[in-house]
Amino acid sequence: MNVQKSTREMTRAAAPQGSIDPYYMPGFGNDFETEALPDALPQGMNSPQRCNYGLYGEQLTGTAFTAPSHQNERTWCYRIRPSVKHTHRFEKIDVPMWKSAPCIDPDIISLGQYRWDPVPHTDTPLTFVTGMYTMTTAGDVNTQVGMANHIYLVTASMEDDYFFSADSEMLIIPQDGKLRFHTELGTIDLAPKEIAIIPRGLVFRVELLEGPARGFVCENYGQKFELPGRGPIGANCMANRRDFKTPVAAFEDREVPSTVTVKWCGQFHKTNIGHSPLDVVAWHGNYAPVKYDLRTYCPVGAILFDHPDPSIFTVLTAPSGVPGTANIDFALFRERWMVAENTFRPPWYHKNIMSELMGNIYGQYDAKPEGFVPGGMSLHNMMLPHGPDENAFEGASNSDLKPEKLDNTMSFMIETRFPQQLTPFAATEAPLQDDYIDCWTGIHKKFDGTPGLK
Ligand SMILES: O=C(O)Cc1cc(O)ccc1O
Ligand SMILES: [Fe+2]
Repeated sequence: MNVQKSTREMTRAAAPQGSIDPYYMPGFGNDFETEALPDALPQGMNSPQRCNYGLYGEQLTGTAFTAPSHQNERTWCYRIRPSVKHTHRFEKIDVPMWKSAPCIDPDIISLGQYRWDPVPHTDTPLTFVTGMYTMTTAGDVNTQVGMANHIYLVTASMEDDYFFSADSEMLIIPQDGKLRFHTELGTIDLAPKEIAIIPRGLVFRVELLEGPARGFVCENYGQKFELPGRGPIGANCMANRRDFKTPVAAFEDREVPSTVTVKWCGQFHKTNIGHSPLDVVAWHGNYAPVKYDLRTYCPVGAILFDHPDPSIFTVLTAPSGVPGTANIDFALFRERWMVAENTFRPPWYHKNIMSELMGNIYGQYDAKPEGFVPGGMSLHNMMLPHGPDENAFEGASNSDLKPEKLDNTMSFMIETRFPQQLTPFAATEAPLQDDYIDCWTGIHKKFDGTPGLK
């Protein structure tokens, strides 16, 4: 395993020590304020005639000005140069493996149950941008509807190369290796069993801390991820707001030839500048990157009988405008106790109007004890039946139903109301398991017209 040292630090606020990590602020969607230099943040107003340190004030909006106030998100940045100095005179570039919806190839059959082994690591130098391999797309990036699912393979740091996506917020789910996201609003370290959300429009670069790194990215073209309503579950459990962490302000005052790449309407564009665009010295607001430790997710489930719908495990949901019908639900199947009596405990057989993409972060998934391995993915598209494989069915139908700890398991599901289209990479180059559907071949007829448990 190749271990790289951090190449450079950003200047960030000194903070008191204790059990609270001084480099992150807790809360989901909070209104934060943070400064890397004392008195850099104006108080009581946003636009003083002149800002301290000669900083430029700038607003970044994540919702329309007039979005309802409980959804309204924006952040005020106080920076060394305004962003307009970072992004101008673009040229189009190719980022060949990163696709956007609609990406429909008439020769590819997306209708089916599909499963992939992990896309292997590579020796080719790939950054978080050039190493983005799209597996599926749904909806339309131009109308801000739908999403795309990617695998990233990272073997190289972005040194003086910066990136932002105007198309999407990015949900990042590492599976192997460690990454450091240097963003305009601060620094996020990310390892497996954690996730991060980088908001639309936020500039960042990704440093490889421990590699090679592999993981999953869900690019959300639509309304932002939020926490699901808990309904009668009440004020606690599932994902708790305080476990989401937003970085404190950190900046680079660095004058070297640099590039900024922008993803905009599914195309990539590059501009050359002479300095780092990560120059926000202080900021306040509620539009910010966030990380979350999946080990803090408190699962709620069946404590007497039956198997609830997987929506019980929703960590984040991105609404589509139709109530209860998400553009994207992100659900987590993590370690938990199985205690249900007289119950078939794994997922039941089903056919779902939503399309389900799954990824394995580590361990074994109860409906698929074999074949669905860490780093691997599966797709059960809109209205495509699926469920436990033969072994899982026979095992769960005949097991002694004592309380059992499902340990060594962490998989996730990206569920969307839109059908997912396979990219050419997913259909032909990625390690697709041709024999996946054979996992149901041995399921046989037990019915013989006579009553009784068979
Ligand atoms: O297909 C899957 O394995 C995901 C899933 C899990 C579950 O517990 C119920 C329904 C469902 O789609
Ligand atoms: Fe399913």
